[in-house]
Amino acid sequence: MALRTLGPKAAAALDEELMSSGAFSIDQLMELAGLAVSQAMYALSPPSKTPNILVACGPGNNGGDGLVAARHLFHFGYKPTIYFPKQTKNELYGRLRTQLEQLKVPFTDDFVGEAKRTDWIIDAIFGFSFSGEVREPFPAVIKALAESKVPVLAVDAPSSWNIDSGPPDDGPGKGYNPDALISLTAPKPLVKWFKGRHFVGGRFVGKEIANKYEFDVPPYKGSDQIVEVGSHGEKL
Ligand SMILES: NC(=O)C1=CN([C@@H]2O[C@H](COP(=O)(O)OP(=O)(O)OC[C@H]3O[C@@H](n4cnc5c(N)ncnc54)[C@H](O)[C@@H]3O)[C@@H](O)[C@H]2O)[C@@H](O)CC1
Ligand SMILES: [K+]
Repeated sequence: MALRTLGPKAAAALDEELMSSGAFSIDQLMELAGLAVSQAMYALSPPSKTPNILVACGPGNNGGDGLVAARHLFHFGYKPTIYFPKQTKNELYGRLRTQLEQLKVPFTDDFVGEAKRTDWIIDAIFGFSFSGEVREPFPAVIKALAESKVPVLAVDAPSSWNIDSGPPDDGPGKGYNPDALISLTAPKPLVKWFKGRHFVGGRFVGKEIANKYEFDVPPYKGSDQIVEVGSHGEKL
């Protein structure tokens, strides 16, 4: 039996509820989501084997998860590099950026060049709020992900995939199939088309909320922030 999926509207409503009646701040949720991303990276390949991680961060909360993950990866012993081309005045992202700068984590403008030199890439460009055609400056980045020989871990969704209907038939994301995915809170419907290693993380909801939104809390073990499941969310 596969874990039930959470569509884009339900995922946005859940976020809203967690941050209103749930009394969470966005910082808290993003910190736990980013920590889970960094643990999935460690489970895939430790820093002794693959020290260099290129983290591609988009303009929304998916990108914020990438910035948090990069900080944890640094403390785990990796050498992260950040690509974060579309920075807004959002105060939270400013603080996440400052935290990385103080650790001397480098930022790059050259995603395509850096993507050839790194050991792993984390795709934190778009999550469950992505829709429509990929807009600038991201088409070249998505194309590089689709063509990458370096393995990719996607955060919540392979960027450019439709959250409900999966991989695009054309455009820069055509043929993009990341090696690994970490679904946050619950897998999204697109996992039906996903083929790689799959983790679930974002351990911050109880059974009551999960029942209300009709998804499952995955079987986390001990103090783990992630659990590995099958490509489509089957329990392993
Ligand atoms: N409840 C959870 O599980 C949590 C999820 N978080 C993360 O938050 C993500 C959702 O964040 P957001 O709602 O901020 O949205 P996203 O980060 O998914 O993307 C929204 C941003 O992408 C841009 N965008 C959308 N479509 C585009 C297109 N076609 N071309 C170019 N740009 C486009 C939007 O203008 C916006 O700036 C999740 O996927 C997850 O990664 C965590 O940070 C917090 C808790
Ligand atoms: K993503």
